[in-house]
Amino acid sequence: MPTRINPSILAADFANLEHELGRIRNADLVHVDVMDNHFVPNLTFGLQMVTRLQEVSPIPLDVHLMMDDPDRWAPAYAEAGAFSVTFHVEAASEPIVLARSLRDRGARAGLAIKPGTPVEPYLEMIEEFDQVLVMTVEPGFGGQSFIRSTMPKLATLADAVRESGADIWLQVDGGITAETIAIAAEAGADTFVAGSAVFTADDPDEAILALRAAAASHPHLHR
Ligand SMILES: O=C(CO)[C@@H](O)[C@H](O)COP(=O)(O)O
Ligand SMILES: [Fe+2]
Repeated sequence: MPTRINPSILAADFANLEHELGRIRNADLVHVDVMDNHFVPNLTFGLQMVTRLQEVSPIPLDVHLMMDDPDRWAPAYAEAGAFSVTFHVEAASEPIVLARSLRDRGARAGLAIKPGTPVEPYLEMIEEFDQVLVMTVEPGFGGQSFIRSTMPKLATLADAVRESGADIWLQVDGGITAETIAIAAEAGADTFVAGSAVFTADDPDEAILALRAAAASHPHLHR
Protein backbone atom coordinates (compact mmCIF):
# COMPACT_ATOMS: atom_id res chain seq x y z
CA MET A 1 0.00 0.00 0.00
CA PRO A 2 1.51 3.38 -0.89
CA THR A 3 2.20 5.89 1.85
CA ARG A 4 1.28 9.48 1.07
CA ILE A 5 2.72 12.44 2.99
CA ASN A 6 0.83 15.70 2.56
CA PRO A 7 2.47 18.70 4.28
CA SER A 8 0.00 21.28 5.59
CA ILE A 9 0.91 24.82 4.61
CA LEU A 10 -0.95 26.05 7.69
CA ALA A 11 2.48 25.72 9.35
CA ALA A 12 4.35 27.44 6.49
CA ASP A 13 5.34 31.09 6.16
CA PHE A 14 2.21 32.76 4.78
CA ALA A 15 4.29 35.65 3.45
CA ASN A 16 6.38 33.31 1.27
CA LEU A 17 4.08 30.50 0.21
CA GLU A 18 5.54 29.97 -3.27
CA HIS A 19 9.00 29.67 -1.74
CA GLU A 20 7.66 27.27 0.91
CA LEU A 21 6.21 25.03 -1.82
CA GLY A 22 9.75 24.70 -3.16
CA ARG A 23 10.93 23.20 0.15
CA ILE A 24 8.56 20.19 0.01
CA ARG A 25 9.44 18.55 -3.31
CA ASN A 26 9.15 15.10 -1.69
CA ALA A 27 5.49 15.69 -0.83
CA ASP A 28 2.75 13.71 -2.51
CA LEU A 29 0.16 16.49 -2.20
CA VAL A 30 0.03 19.91 -0.56
CA HIS A 31 -2.61 20.10 2.17
CA VAL A 32 -4.47 23.43 2.20
CA ASP A 33 -6.62 24.18 5.27
CA VAL A 34 -9.51 26.46 4.40
CA MET A 35 -11.10 27.81 7.61
CA ASP A 36 -14.08 30.17 7.69
CA ASN A 37 -14.18 31.39 11.32
CA HIS A 38 -17.62 29.77 11.69
CA PHE A 39 -17.18 26.02 11.44
CA VAL A 40 -13.89 26.50 13.30
CA PRO A 41 -12.66 29.49 15.34
CA ASN A 42 -9.91 30.42 12.88
CA LEU A 43 -9.67 32.10 9.49
CA THR A 44 -7.16 31.17 6.80
CA PHE A 45 -7.47 31.06 3.00
CA GLY A 46 -10.37 31.41 0.63
CA LEU A 47 -11.05 30.50 -2.97
CA GLN A 48 -8.93 33.25 -4.47
CA MET A 49 -5.86 32.17 -2.54
CA VAL A 50 -6.40 28.51 -3.38
CA THR A 51 -6.84 29.37 -7.07
CA ARG A 52 -3.52 31.22 -7.07
CA LEU A 53 -1.73 28.45 -5.16
CA GLN A 54 -3.06 25.98 -7.68
CA GLU A 55 -1.47 28.05 -10.45
CA VAL A 56 1.99 28.18 -8.88
CA SER A 57 2.23 24.83 -7.07
CA PRO A 58 4.23 22.06 -8.75
CA ILE A 59 2.44 19.65 -6.39
CA PRO A 60 -1.33 19.00 -6.60
CA LEU A 61 -3.53 20.44 -3.86
CA ASP A 62 -5.37 18.48 -1.17
CA VAL A 63 -7.95 21.01 0.02
CA HIS A 64 -9.46 20.53 3.50
CA LEU A 65 -12.55 22.66 3.88
CA MET A 66 -13.39 23.58 7.47
CA MET A 67 -16.43 25.66 6.65
CA ASP A 68 -20.16 25.87 7.12
CA ASP A 69 -22.35 25.10 4.12
CA PRO A 70 -19.83 23.22 1.95
CA ASP A 71 -22.79 22.21 -0.24
CA ARG A 72 -22.72 25.77 -1.50
CA TRP A 73 -18.98 26.55 -1.53
CA ALA A 74 -17.03 23.35 -2.13
CA PRO A 75 -17.66 22.82 -5.88
CA ALA A 76 -15.76 26.02 -6.74
CA TYR A 77 -12.59 24.54 -5.21
CA ALA A 78 -12.92 21.57 -7.55
CA GLU A 79 -13.43 23.96 -10.45
CA ALA A 80 -10.26 25.79 -9.39
CA GLY A 81 -8.41 22.55 -10.15
CA ALA A 82 -7.79 21.07 -6.70
CA PHE A 83 -6.74 17.41 -6.85
CA SER A 84 -8.96 16.59 -3.89
CA VAL A 85 -11.63 18.50 -2.01
CA THR A 86 -12.54 17.25 1.46
CA PHE A 87 -15.50 18.64 3.39
CA HIS A 88 -16.80 17.94 6.89
CA VAL A 89 -19.77 15.63 7.27
CA GLU A 90 -20.87 17.66 10.32
CA ALA A 91 -21.35 20.70 8.07
CA ALA A 92 -22.82 19.20 4.90
CA SER A 93 -26.56 18.90 4.27
CA GLU A 94 -26.35 16.41 1.40
CA PRO A 95 -22.93 14.73 1.45
CA ILE A 96 -23.65 12.27 -1.35
CA VAL A 97 -24.95 14.96 -3.71
CA LEU A 98 -21.91 17.08 -2.91
CA ALA A 99 -19.45 14.21 -3.41
CA ARG A 100 -20.93 13.55 -6.86
CA SER A 101 -20.70 17.22 -7.73
CA LEU A 102 -17.01 17.29 -6.76
CA ARG A 103 -16.26 14.20 -8.82
CA ASP A 104 -18.19 15.62 -11.78
CA ARG A 105 -15.88 18.63 -11.60
CA GLY A 106 -12.79 16.42 -11.78
CA ALA A 107 -11.71 16.39 -8.13
CA ARG A 108 -11.37 13.47 -5.77
CA ALA A 109 -14.12 13.76 -3.15
CA GLY A 110 -13.19 13.56 0.52
CA LEU A 111 -15.28 13.18 3.67
CA ALA A 112 -13.83 14.52 6.93
CA ILE A 113 -14.98 13.60 10.43
CA LYS A 114 -14.11 15.40 13.66
CA PRO A 115 -12.64 13.43 16.59
CA GLY A 116 -15.96 13.21 18.42
CA THR A 117 -18.10 12.23 15.41
CA PRO A 118 -18.90 8.52 15.07
CA VAL A 119 -18.20 6.97 11.68
CA GLU A 120 -20.86 4.25 11.68
CA PRO A 121 -23.69 6.39 10.22
CA TYR A 122 -21.50 7.14 7.18
CA LEU A 123 -20.04 3.73 6.40
CA GLU A 124 -22.68 2.94 3.82
CA MET A 125 -21.80 6.03 1.79
CA ILE A 126 -18.01 5.63 1.67
CA GLU A 127 -18.00 4.39 -1.93
CA GLU A 128 -19.21 7.85 -2.94
CA PHE A 129 -15.82 9.12 -1.75
CA ASP A 130 -12.18 8.77 -2.79
CA GLN A 131 -10.85 9.65 0.64
CA VAL A 132 -12.04 9.67 4.25
CA LEU A 133 -10.24 12.03 6.63
CA VAL A 134 -10.25 11.09 10.30
CA MET A 135 -9.29 14.23 12.23
CA THR A 136 -6.77 13.37 14.94
CA VAL A 137 -7.10 16.82 16.57
CA GLU A 138 -10.04 19.20 16.90
CA PRO A 139 -10.01 21.11 13.62
CA GLY A 140 -8.99 24.77 13.72
CA PHE A 141 -5.32 24.96 14.59
CA GLY A 142 -1.97 23.38 13.84
CA GLY A 143 0.49 22.28 16.51
CA GLN A 144 -1.95 20.30 18.67
CA SER A 145 -1.42 16.84 20.17
CA PHE A 146 -2.56 13.67 18.41
CA ILE A 147 -5.81 12.25 19.89
CA ARG A 148 -5.21 8.52 20.10
CA SER A 149 -8.82 7.65 20.92
CA THR A 150 -9.70 8.32 17.25
CA MET A 151 -7.83 5.19 16.15
CA PRO A 152 -10.68 2.67 16.49
CA LYS A 153 -12.59 4.72 13.90
CA LEU A 154 -9.77 4.24 11.44
CA ALA A 155 -9.76 0.53 12.03
CA THR A 156 -13.53 0.41 11.41
CA LEU A 157 -13.05 2.39 8.20
CA ALA A 158 -10.17 0.20 7.06
CA ASP A 159 -12.40 -2.87 7.42
CA ALA A 160 -15.21 -1.17 5.50
CA VAL A 161 -12.86 -0.12 2.70
CA ARG A 162 -11.43 -3.62 2.42
CA GLU A 163 -14.95 -5.06 2.26
CA SER A 164 -15.99 -2.61 -0.44
CA GLY A 165 -12.92 -3.33 -2.56
CA ALA A 166 -12.92 0.35 -3.58
CA ASP A 167 -9.76 2.47 -3.79
CA ILE A 168 -10.53 4.82 -0.90
CA TRP A 169 -7.64 6.56 0.84
CA LEU A 170 -7.69 6.86 4.62
CA GLN A 171 -6.22 10.14 5.75
CA VAL A 172 -5.25 11.37 9.22
CA ASP A 173 -4.68 15.02 10.05
CA GLY A 174 -3.42 16.62 13.25
CA GLY A 175 -0.46 15.97 15.55
CA ILE A 176 1.28 13.66 13.08
CA THR A 177 4.96 13.18 13.98
CA ALA A 178 7.58 10.49 13.39
CA GLU A 179 6.14 8.78 16.51
CA THR A 180 2.38 9.12 16.01
CA ILE A 181 2.49 8.30 12.31
CA ALA A 182 3.23 4.65 13.12
CA ILE A 183 0.19 4.47 15.42
CA ALA A 184 -2.05 5.82 12.64
CA ALA A 185 -0.47 3.51 10.08
CA GLU A 186 -1.13 0.54 12.34
CA ALA A 187 -4.79 1.53 12.59
CA GLY A 188 -5.08 1.62 8.80
CA ALA A 189 -4.22 5.13 7.59
CA ASP A 190 -2.31 5.44 4.30
CA THR A 191 -2.34 9.22 3.81
CA PHE A 192 -0.77 11.50 6.41
CA VAL A 193 -1.09 15.25 6.81
CA ALA A 194 1.72 16.92 8.73
CA GLY A 195 2.11 20.65 9.29
CA SER A 196 4.40 21.44 12.20
CA ALA A 197 6.45 18.25 11.81
CA VAL A 198 7.41 19.30 8.27
CA PHE A 199 7.64 23.08 8.33
CA THR A 200 9.37 23.53 11.70
CA ALA A 201 12.14 21.16 10.55
CA ASP A 202 15.40 22.69 9.32
CA ASP A 203 14.96 20.68 6.14
CA PRO A 204 11.27 20.04 5.35
CA ASP A 205 12.13 17.65 2.51
CA GLU A 206 14.19 15.50 4.88
CA ALA A 207 11.34 15.57 7.42
CA ILE A 208 8.96 14.24 4.75
CA LEU A 209 11.36 11.35 4.02
CA ALA A 210 11.63 10.57 7.74
CA LEU A 211 7.85 10.54 8.12
CA ARG A 212 7.46 8.32 5.06
CA ALA A 213 10.03 5.88 6.41
CA ALA A 214 8.39 5.81 9.85
CA ALA A 215 4.97 5.07 8.34
CA ALA A 216 6.12 2.63 5.68
CA SER A 217 8.19 0.59 8.12
CA HIS A 218 4.99 -0.46 9.82
CA PRO A 219 4.13 -4.07 8.90
CA HIS A 220 0.42 -3.26 8.54
CA LEU A 221 1.16 -1.33 5.36
CA HIS A 222 2.63 -4.40 3.72
CA ARG A 223 -0.27 -6.73 4.25
O1 LIG B 1 -6.69 20.71 9.56
C1 LIG B 1 -5.80 20.96 10.33
C2 LIG B 1 -6.07 21.67 11.63
O2 LIG B 1 -7.41 21.94 11.71
C3 LIG B 1 -4.44 20.46 10.03
O3 LIG B 1 -4.28 20.21 8.64
C4 LIG B 1 -3.24 21.12 10.64
O4 LIG B 1 -2.63 22.02 9.76
C5 LIG B 1 -2.24 20.08 11.02
O5 LIG B 1 -1.17 20.68 11.67
P1 LIG B 1 -0.18 19.84 12.63
O6 LIG B 1 -1.04 19.25 13.73
O7 LIG B 1 0.45 18.78 11.78
O8 LIG B 1 0.77 20.87 13.11
FE1 LIG C 1 -6.24 19.89 7.62
